[in-house]
This record gives sequence, structure tokens and C-alpha cells, in this order.
Amino acid sequence: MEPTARHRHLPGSSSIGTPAATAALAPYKARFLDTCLEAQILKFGGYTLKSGRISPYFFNTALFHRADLVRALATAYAEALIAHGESEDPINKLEFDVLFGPAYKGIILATTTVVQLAELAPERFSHVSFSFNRKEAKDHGEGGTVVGAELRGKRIVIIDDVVTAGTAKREAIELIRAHGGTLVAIIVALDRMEKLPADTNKGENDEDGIPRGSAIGALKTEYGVPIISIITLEDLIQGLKAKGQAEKAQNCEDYWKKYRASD
Ligand SMILES: O=P(O)(O)OC[C@H]1O[C@H](OP(=O)(O)OP(=O)(O)O)[C@H](O)[C@@H]1O
Ligand SMILES: O=C(O)c1cc(=O)[nH]c(=O)[nH]1
Repeated sequence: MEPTARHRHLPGSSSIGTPAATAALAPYKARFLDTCLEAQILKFGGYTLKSGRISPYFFNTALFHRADLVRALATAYAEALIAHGESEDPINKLEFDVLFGPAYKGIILATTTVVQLAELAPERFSHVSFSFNRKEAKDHGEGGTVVGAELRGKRIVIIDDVVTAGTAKREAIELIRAHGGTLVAIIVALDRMEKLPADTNKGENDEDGIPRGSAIGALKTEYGVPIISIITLEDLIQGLKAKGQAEKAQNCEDYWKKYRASD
């Protein structure tokens, strides 16, 4: 779905998210990538990751705090869900009732994205609710660990920033199941398309350049649901090339060759 001009550039807003030379990508991906690059949410250099790998790029979702940026982020999640839901293939056609955002960062993603879903596709998504967990159960007032929509009998999409090891997603899935909900998909902002860190007990070497499974692939296999990302490393490389940023694209490609996931 192509959002209206109103959604692309509100009067008086900054130019954040204006499509530039990344046009070969789906327009919502190109706009999101432009936002990330313009606002330096995607940075380039040498960054040590949780895994210990040194990455030539780093994606910092905490930087989406300004009004225009959080709107661009929520719009991109909504557009990715809408694009996925519009698939002609009934197996891929995504229908859901609740966006569940694991605390804490997922909370803002779930709440802002339901607003944008209702704004961009009211006929399909006005009924969608949000829900999130408390990190610590509350024993007074309404009590409990889940806030927002009831999960029982509902089709749930988990929304989060990234998958690193998949631990937070597994915890969220257990909570959803314990409350009687059914997981139908997971959506994240960026898929780094990286293999899981090497298992030295299996004689693996992280730098061997042999593709192995990713955390996203493991979640897909374990739970049998699609994992949607707004953009992937492949999209980033394509976007950088289209913008003439050949050196950054090459550094990302070299990194990807080393740590490429097989799934
Ligand atoms: O374990 P994974 O599923 O791979 O996800 C990694 C998650 O861990 C971080 O959040 P964290 O749980 O630290 O909570 P926060 O949102 O409060 O920072 C991060 O923002 C991801 O959401
Ligand atoms: O793997 C990580 O540690 C990581 C990568 C990235 O791009 N962004 C982030 O916040 N963490």
C-alpha cells in the first residue's frame, strides 16, 4: 500500500523519511531507510555488538524519540504489516487482533503502530488493539502482568525492535500462550541476517565464513510463524548502493560474507 502524501510529509514537518535514491526498494522501505540514515539512527564505523562481533554498521532504535521520528517508525511498522497482509497468497495473508509489545521498548512500538494502522488502513485495522507486559507483576489495582487488550482467543503479532538471541521473544510467546492467545507473526525493524554466534563446543569458529542459522530462523522454525522486518541488511546494502555510498555498502557486504545466516 502506498500511503497518501499527507503521511509522507506533513506541512511544517522536517524532510525525515522523504524518498530519495533508495527508490528501487519498496517505497516504505526506502522511506524508512532514508529516515534512519538522515537521523543517524543507522551509523557507520566500527561497533562492538552483544555477540562481540565488530560491525561496520549499528542500528540504534533508542534514537527514534523525537515526534517526527517516532511517527516515521510507527508508520514504517504499519506499512510493513499492511504490505505483508496484502499478500495474494492466503498462507501469507496476515490477519490479527492484537499487537503485543514486550516491555519496555515494545510498549511504545505497539501503541504508536496501532494508531498508524488505523490511520493508514482503517477499514482493515481499526479493530486492532495493543497489549504489553509489565516487567514486574502488579499486586494491587487491576493487578497482573498484561496491560491493554485481553489476549484470550486473539490472534497476536509481537512487535519489537530487533532479534538478538530471541530470548525476549520466547518469553513474550510463553506469556501470550499462558493467557490463551495465539501467536501469528513477529515484526521487528531490522533483520541483520546474521548467523548465531559460534558454538565452540561444536568446534565452530565465528570467523569461519560458513553460513549457519540465525536467531530469526530459529524462532521461525520453533514457532512456525512469519518474522517480518521493515528492512534487512540486504535492503541496507541495496539502499547504500543506490545512494552512491559504495564504500559503506562494500563494508557491509564484507561483514555479511563473514557472518551470513543460512536461513
Ligand atoms: O532477546 P531477543 O528476543 O533477541 O531481543 C533482544 C531484546 O532485548 C532488548 O530488550 P530488553 O529485553 O533488554 O528490554 P528493554 O526493551 O527494556 O530494553 C532489545 O531491545 C530487544 O528487544
Ligand atoms: O547486536 C547488537 O548488539 C546490536 C546491533 C545493532 O545494530 N543494534 C543494536 O542495538 N544492537
